[in-house]
Amino acid sequence: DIEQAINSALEIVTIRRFASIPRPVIKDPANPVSLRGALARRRENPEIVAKYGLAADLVETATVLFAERHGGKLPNAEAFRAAIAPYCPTKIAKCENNCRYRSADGSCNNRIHPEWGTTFSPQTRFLPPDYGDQFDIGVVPRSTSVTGHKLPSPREISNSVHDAGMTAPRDHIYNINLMHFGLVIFHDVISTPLRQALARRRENPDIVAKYGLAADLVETATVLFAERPACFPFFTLPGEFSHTCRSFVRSEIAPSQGCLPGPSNQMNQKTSYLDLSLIYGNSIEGEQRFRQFGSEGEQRFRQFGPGHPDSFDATLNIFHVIFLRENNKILRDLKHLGWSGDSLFKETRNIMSAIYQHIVYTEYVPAVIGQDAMLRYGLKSTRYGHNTMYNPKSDATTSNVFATAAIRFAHSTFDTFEKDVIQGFSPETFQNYSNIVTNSPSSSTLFTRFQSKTDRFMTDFGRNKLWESEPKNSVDTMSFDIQRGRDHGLPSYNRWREYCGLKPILHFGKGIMGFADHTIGATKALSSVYRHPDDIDLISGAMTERPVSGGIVGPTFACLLGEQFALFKTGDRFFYENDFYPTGFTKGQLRQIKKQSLSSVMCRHVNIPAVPQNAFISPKAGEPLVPCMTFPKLDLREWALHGRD
Ligand code: HEM
Ligand SMILES: [Ca+2]
Repeated sequence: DIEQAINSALEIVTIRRFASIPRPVIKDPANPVSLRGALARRRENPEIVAKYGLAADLVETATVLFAERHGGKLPNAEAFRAAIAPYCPTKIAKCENNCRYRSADGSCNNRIHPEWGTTFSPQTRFLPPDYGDQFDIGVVPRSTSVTGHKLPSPREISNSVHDAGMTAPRDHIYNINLMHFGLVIFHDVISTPLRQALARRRENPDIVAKYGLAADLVETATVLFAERPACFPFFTLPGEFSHTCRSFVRSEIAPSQGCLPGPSNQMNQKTSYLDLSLIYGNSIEGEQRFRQFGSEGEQRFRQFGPGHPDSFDATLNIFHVIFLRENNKILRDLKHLGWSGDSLFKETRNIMSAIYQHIVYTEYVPAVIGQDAMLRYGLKSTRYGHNTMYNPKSDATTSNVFATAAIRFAHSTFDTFEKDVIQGFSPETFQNYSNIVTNSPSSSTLFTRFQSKTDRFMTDFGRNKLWESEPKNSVDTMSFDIQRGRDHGLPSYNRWREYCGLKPILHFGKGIMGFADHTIGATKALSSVYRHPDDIDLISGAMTERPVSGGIVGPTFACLLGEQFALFKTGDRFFYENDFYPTGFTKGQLRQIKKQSLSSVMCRHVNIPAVPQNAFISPKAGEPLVPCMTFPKLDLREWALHGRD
């Protein structure tokens, strides 16, 4: 029976994968989806994404076929695993026993589960998914209200709850560095590819012939678009955008280790660990490309841009430029100390990742979730010395709810300033970043300019003008965030409140069992668009909460961010504070790393005489300016004494 289900699924999936989202639709410059396509483009290994996606689709389809024939029962896991084995990609070869350094793709970080946190993993779940299909497998996204009606259109929610008008409130403390550093973390730990056709008709005439697909397949794309499981369009009011029907492509899914049957989980094409894989690559090939070209990184970008097959995976970002410069500096210094070859590169990455993790846990996360949550989730780094919190049972794989909702709180913090720097992924844009970083007048803006306040509001730019290719042809980030949550089957806001130990909201009032964490304005906005409190999408419910004390997000996101950052720490055998031999740092080395801060790093590479003590706080908010000369240099002498090669 299982074999029968798998065979039928194989046939369905091959046709569907071939036919879904023909490339012309993705490439069409007039279609905003093409631009989202640029964001979620398949990065270092598009063939592997396709292979894993196909396998996951096969698992999903076979699971559903079996469940339909067996009154909703799922197939036996072991029997299913055996039957699907010929189609299930295996990932991990063998782990070296005494490897001192991280692997390029995150494998072997956890010794018992070497696949945890690796590139192409399925995103993990803190709560089981709530999809729209009968068996909660994922064939249909979450789309129905508990009242039986359809859920409101994401654009309707965006309009009622998240519209800031022309100017969104500004933060009074945090500058735009905070938003930009968040982007680094985001691109380090998550990238969800979109579903895509396996091959073009022209390139694959055999498949066309075999399955008798219509020759005008590509031309009929628009008709097929709405019918396929890859598509999940939503509607906007007439006049708002050029089309009332907004195309939306669902995320790619990934199989579990062994392709076990069960609900679908979306793919992550990054390593989950905080290992700066956005710079160094997420695969052996990606890392090799970096090593080949990395030292000339900046010039390389200018020449080719990050999209070029010759350039490594990149995020255009102010900090990308700064980190490349810091990488090259450490590389030079270690070389002087006698390091060479493989260990020169690997130790440089090791030090870079350590400084970066130190900034994440002592500067970024506390600013976002506040000191209480830092304590509650065990996130505080110690001032001096080691602090081993590693737990081999912690799975650091980036979770679905973190990527699809919690860390996207930051979508409320960007502003029109970004217009100049994110319009595309081109060498010119990179040049722009490079100039901003280097030239004093604009680099001081990084520190002084307040970011948009973290609240329920998104700027006009983010909600109405993003990637505008022609008038009214643009993306509403908020609508996409809401729709993406439904695509991924994220349970509704109330379920996450329960998960976090907060009381679910039972009615649209303020009083007991009502909206305790929301302002009256937010409560009104939510009740004007949702039929029932149980329908509220997580991102909308959480972004409307009042911030926790000392943080910028509300209690639900503080909890979900806190849990994920705890896993990034306790689930990383190479976490910078771990006292492990031979992978950890010595006490002396750690002392040097812990003297560093984002401001000290920025001082080394930004042409500016003084910076705020805390790089995320604007001097206009009273943060003292400190002359760059007084920040501790990165002293690598400890690496000479204890150099291991
Ligand atoms: C420069 C300003 C930014 C713009 C214009 C922007 C816009 C977008 C858009 C349009 C999407 C796709 C939505 C979807 O289809 O699901 C997206 C995804 C995402 N954004 Fe942003 N964003 C910005 C900054 C940030 C920041 C600062 C963070 C985090 C601190 C962040 C985190 C994310 C995450 C995690 C995703 C999902 C990525 C994936 O799973 O592949 N974004 N963003
Ligand atoms: Ca990573």
